[in-house]
Amino acid sequence: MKIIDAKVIVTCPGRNFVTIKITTDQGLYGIGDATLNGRELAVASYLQDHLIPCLIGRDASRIEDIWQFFYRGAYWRRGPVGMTAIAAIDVALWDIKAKAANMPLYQLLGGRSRDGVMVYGHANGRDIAETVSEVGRYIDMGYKAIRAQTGVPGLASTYGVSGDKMYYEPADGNLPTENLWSTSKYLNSVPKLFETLRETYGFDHQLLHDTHHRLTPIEAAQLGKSLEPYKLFWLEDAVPAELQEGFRLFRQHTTTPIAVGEVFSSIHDCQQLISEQLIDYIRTTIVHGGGITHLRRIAHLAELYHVRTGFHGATDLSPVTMGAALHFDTWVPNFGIQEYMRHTPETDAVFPHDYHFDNGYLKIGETPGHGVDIDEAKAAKYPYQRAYLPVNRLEDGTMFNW
Ligand SMILES: O=C(O)C(=O)C[C@H](O)[C@H](O)CO
Ligand SMILES: [Mg+2]
Repeated sequence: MKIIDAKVIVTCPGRNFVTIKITTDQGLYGIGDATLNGRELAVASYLQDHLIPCLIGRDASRIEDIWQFFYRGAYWRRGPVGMTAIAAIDVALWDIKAKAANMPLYQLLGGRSRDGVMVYGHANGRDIAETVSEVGRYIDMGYKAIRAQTGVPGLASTYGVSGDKMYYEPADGNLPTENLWSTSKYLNSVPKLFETLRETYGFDHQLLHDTHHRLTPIEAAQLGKSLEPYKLFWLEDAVPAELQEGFRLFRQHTTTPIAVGEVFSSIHDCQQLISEQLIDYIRTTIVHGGGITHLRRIAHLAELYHVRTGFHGATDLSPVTMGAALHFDTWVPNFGIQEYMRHTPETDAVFPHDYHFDNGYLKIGETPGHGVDIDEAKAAKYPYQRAYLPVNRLEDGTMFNW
């Protein structure tokens, strides 16, 4: 089964998405997501100018060999641009293999391990009262797990709080928006949020929180400790994880479960975090982590150390990634949870898919492949628009982590 065509489709139905479509001489095609928020055209060029010329004429069924060819063959390994491009090709090839077998993708991975995939939604508000009422709205929609983010008194804006409550999109400017950050103001406000949430709704729902890489290990330890009475499902990205051993200090001081990894691109970014049991959930997802072929290795390593999956699923991960991730989640033995930020109706129309939300779970259909397609005519109506993620400065003007 020869690859005869591969093209990159860039579309912006409200936000940018990069998609690869690979076609074979047997008339089958597969779709893969290549979206890297705020850096979309770098991946599009890497695919178009460097990978696709080597792809044409190859046997589409040799997924592992093609993965190794692009990973080892580049000489320059890892990194988000390269690994996102490899992931897009990998997912498109798994889509083709499953279609050729006339099976939904989860069957090729090893079959069903669960009926539905528990997801968490995003509740946020400008202050604690608004966030508490938003969490109530998610409970009413049937969610079993909810991430709660709230505005910080004294800061004009912060990560995770948006005007549009249903479709949060942080890449909001054609040049980066500048935000201000104060760790002490943040640390003073977060425990109050979770105290109020537990007082209001009790302990029947899972609650999560994302610190978005803003604390040092000892600050994260303080936060984790102060949140222990509220029994979070996880505290996410409390510390930037370039220094994996930095998590030892954080880990030793708190029993709040720890999640990290949405910005990782390979197993080497989390090997120590996993093998030293410094985390509980690994967030690396298919599109930024080298595709299904590579993420399987991460999941298997994690299983040995009681670490479960909790894939990134913000809106910048297209429905193609969501479809592929849901097949993976339906199979993977050490599944934890899946993030689910809803796409807009415009995005859903460009990417028709067969997964659906059902009372706190996402459920996949039985369509052969990963069950997500692209409507090229609709995609063509939405040309690329440059958009950046915000940046963050401390109150004295120092550049900080966003
Ligand atoms: O969904 C999350 O947990 C995020 O942290 C969202 C990220 O800011 C977003 O995906 C960046 O593109
Ligand atoms: Mg996050």
